Amino acid sequence: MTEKRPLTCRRIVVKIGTSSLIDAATGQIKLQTIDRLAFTLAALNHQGCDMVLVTSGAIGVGLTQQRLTERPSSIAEQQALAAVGQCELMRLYSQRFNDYDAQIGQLLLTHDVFDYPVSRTHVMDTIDALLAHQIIPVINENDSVAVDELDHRTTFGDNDQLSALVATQIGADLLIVLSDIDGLYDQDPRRHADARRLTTVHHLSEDILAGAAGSGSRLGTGGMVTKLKAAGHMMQAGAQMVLASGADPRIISHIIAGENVGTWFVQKAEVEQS
Ligand SMILES: Nc1ncnc2c1ncn2[C@@H]1O[C@H](COP(=O)(O)OP(=O)(O)O)[C@@H](O)[C@H]1O
Ligand SMILES: N[C@@H](CCC(=O)OP(=O)(O)O)C(=O)O
Repeated sequence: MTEKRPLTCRRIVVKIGTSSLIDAATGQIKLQTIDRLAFTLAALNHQGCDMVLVTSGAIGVGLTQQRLTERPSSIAEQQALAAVGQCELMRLYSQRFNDYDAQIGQLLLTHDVFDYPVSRTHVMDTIDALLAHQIIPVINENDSVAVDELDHRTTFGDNDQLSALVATQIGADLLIVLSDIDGLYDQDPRRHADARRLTTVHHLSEDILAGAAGSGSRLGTGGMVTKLKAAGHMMQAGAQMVLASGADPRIISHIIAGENVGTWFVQKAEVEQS
């Protein structure tokens, strides 16, 4: 069934998680996924949509590069791994986007950028300038720099919330979160075989929050908890979020066409207006 929803292709943020980019069992980078993501974002960019990509994967790609199966425990080792992985991640994106005649620009952000109005304004201006030149901003947390400090918060901790923050700050209409799961379920499907996918969420009820658990894979971090926080942030700002499977990023075109895939987080009023 295809249910049309009110959508315009104006400014869209796409976030892709580590679990969609790297095979947790083999540690292999999913090159076809990166290729299809670049193909889809480039095509939408050519159609005139402002597309922004928030990508995880620096640490996961770093692990693969260094042939490690577990994250090292020390912060310095993890940050070193992110430094290595981020380079390779961007090399892969750069190559693939280039194949589809699209240009990208990298931004590595820390939380304090948003705490200080001057730095926030500069980053937003940079994103606007890139978009004005039809260049796709590719954003990740600056993992090699961000650490938790008592009086100076620099970490987001997860890219779900980073993507929602970026999306609301740049006035995006839609945030698309691509994950290793095809939507929000009433309970964690990895633990409950009878879990049911929810197609639309208008309000983050206690039942929904109670059914959200942490990451189900070796590589993912926030699980559903941080995705719901991101959804809450988007709905509060009057914007929409869709959580969908990142197995084939060409799904983005179906989402933008308003098809009934994944889970849509949208305030009720917006649906009724359509
Ligand atoms: N209620 C729920 N519905 C769907 N997935 C859930 C739920 N609760 C927990 N999860 C888990 O969240 C995982 C996705 O989060 P995560 O592993 O952090 O992925 P990503 O790397 O894409 O951010 C799913 O694979 C699933 O195991
Ligand atoms: N910034 C980190 C990813 C953090 C994160 O939120 O990861 P994920 O849960 O896979 O989206 C990295 O690039 O490895």
